[in-house]
Amino acid sequence: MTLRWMSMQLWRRRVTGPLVALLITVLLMFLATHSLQNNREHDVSAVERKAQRSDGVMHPSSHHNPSNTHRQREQPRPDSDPHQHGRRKRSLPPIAFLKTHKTGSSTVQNILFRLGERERATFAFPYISYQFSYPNRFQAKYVDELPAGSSQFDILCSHMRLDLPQLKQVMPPNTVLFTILRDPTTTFESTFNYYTNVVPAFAKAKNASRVTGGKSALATFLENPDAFWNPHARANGPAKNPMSFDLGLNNVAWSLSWPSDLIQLEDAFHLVMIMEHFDESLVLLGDLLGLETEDLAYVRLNARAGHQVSPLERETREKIREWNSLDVLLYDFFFRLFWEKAKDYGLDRLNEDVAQLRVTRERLKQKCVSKEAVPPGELEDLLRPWQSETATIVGYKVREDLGTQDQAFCVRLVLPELQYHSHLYFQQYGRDMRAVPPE
Ligand SMILES: Nc1ncnc2c1ncn2[C@@H]1O[C@H](COP(=O)(O)OS(=O)(=O)O)[C@@H](OP(=O)(O)O)[C@H]1O
Repeated sequence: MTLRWMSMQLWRRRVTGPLVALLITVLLMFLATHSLQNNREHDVSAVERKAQRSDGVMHPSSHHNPSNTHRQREQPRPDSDPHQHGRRKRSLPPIAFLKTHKTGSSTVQNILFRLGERERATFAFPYISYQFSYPNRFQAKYVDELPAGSSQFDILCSHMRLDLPQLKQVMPPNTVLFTILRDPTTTFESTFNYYTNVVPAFAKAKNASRVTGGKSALATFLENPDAFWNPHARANGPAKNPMSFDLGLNNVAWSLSWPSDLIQLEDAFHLVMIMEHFDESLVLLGDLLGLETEDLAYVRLNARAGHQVSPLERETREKIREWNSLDVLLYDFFFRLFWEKAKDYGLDRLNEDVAQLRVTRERLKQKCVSKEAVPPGELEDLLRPWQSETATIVGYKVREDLGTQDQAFCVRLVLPELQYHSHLYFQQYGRDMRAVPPE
C-alpha cells in the first residue's frame, strides 16, 4: 500500500464523510419537524442547551474549572471589564496550541505568550516544569491550579502528547485549537540532532557511529533504524514519526484506526499551520483569533546555528521519509487541508496580508534587534536559549538605545521559551515554578 494511495483514501473519506453527515442531518430535520408537529409542547430549553453545547470544538463533560469553586477576583485590575470577569481588554477566544516539537512551535508560542501577557490571560501551565509530563499522554491533572480570581484557562501552549478528551476537561468549550506541522524530513533531522543524547534510539546510533568510521550518527541510524529502536522504551516516543506521536496518534505502526483517528483530529483542530508557509499560517491564525498584523509579528526562535544545518542528500531524505511514513501521511493530509482553508480565505487577500505582515515583521526587527544569530556564549542569561548537548541554538541581541516601553516589547519579542514561561508563571502565581523532582 503506497502512501499516495493511503493519502487519497483519507482524502476521499473527507469528501464522503460530510455527504453522509448531510444526509443524516436532512433525515434528522425531517424527523424533528414531524415530531414537532405531533408534539407542540417540546422542551425549548433542551434545544438551546444542545445548541450551546455544539457551539465549539471542546465539549467537556467535567470541566477542570468547576464553577462551584469559582472565586471572584478580590481587587479587579485597573482596566477590568465587568462583562469579561474583570480581566480582558478584548474578546480573545480561549486558545489551545498543541506545541509540537521542532516545528517552529516556540516562535508561535512566543506570539501567544506576548498576546496573553498583554491581554492578562490565564495560562494553563504544567504543574511541574515546562511540559505536561511529556512524553506521557496529556492528563488534566498535569495542569497547575486555576489561579485565584480566574474563572477559566484562556491559553494553553506548552509541549504535550495530545489526549483530546483530557484536554477538553481543561479548556472551555469554545476553545480554538490549533497546531503546527513541518516537512517530516527536516522535522526528523532537527529532532535527531537536538535530542541525540536524550532519545535512547538516537544515542545508541551515536555510540555505534563512533566505530563505523566517519559516518554521522544520523546516517548510522538511518542505515538500519530498527537495530537501534525499542518501541517500548518510553523516551523513544519521538524516535519514529515524532509529529504523529505528539498528536497522540499511533506513531509505531499503521493501524486500522489510524485514518479515523486522523479524521477526528481534522474535526477537532480549527487550524493546522504549516511551517513551510509560516506567514500564510499566521494570517489564517490571525483571522481565527481576530488579531491585528502587529500581534502576529515575530522573529524566528530556537534556530540552530547555521553551521549545524546542512542540506540533506536525496538518499537521506528518502530514508527519513520511509522511516517516518506516518508523519509523511499526516503532513500531506494537513498540507492539502491548509491550502483548502487558504482558498476559502481568498488567495489574493492572503498574499496581500502576508506582504503586510512581512513589512511589519521587518520593521519591528529593525527596531528591536541589534544582532541576530548570536551564539549562546555571547548572550546574557536572560536572552540565551536553552542548549541541548548536541545542538547549538542561537539568539538575538536587543538594541540598547530603546526607551523603557520599547525595550519591554523588544525583550519579549526575542525572549526564549523557558525564560518567558518562568516570567509568566511567576506573574500568574506569585511564586516560582516547581522543578522536576530528582529521579
Ligand atoms: N518562523 C520560522 N520559520 C522557519 N523555521 C522556523 C521558524 N521558527 C522556528 N523555526 C525552526 O523551528 C525549529 C525549532 O522548532 P521548535 O521551536 O518547535 O523546537 S522545540 O521543540 O520547541 O525545541 C528550528 O529548526 P532547526 O533550526 O532546523 O532545528 C528553527 O530554526
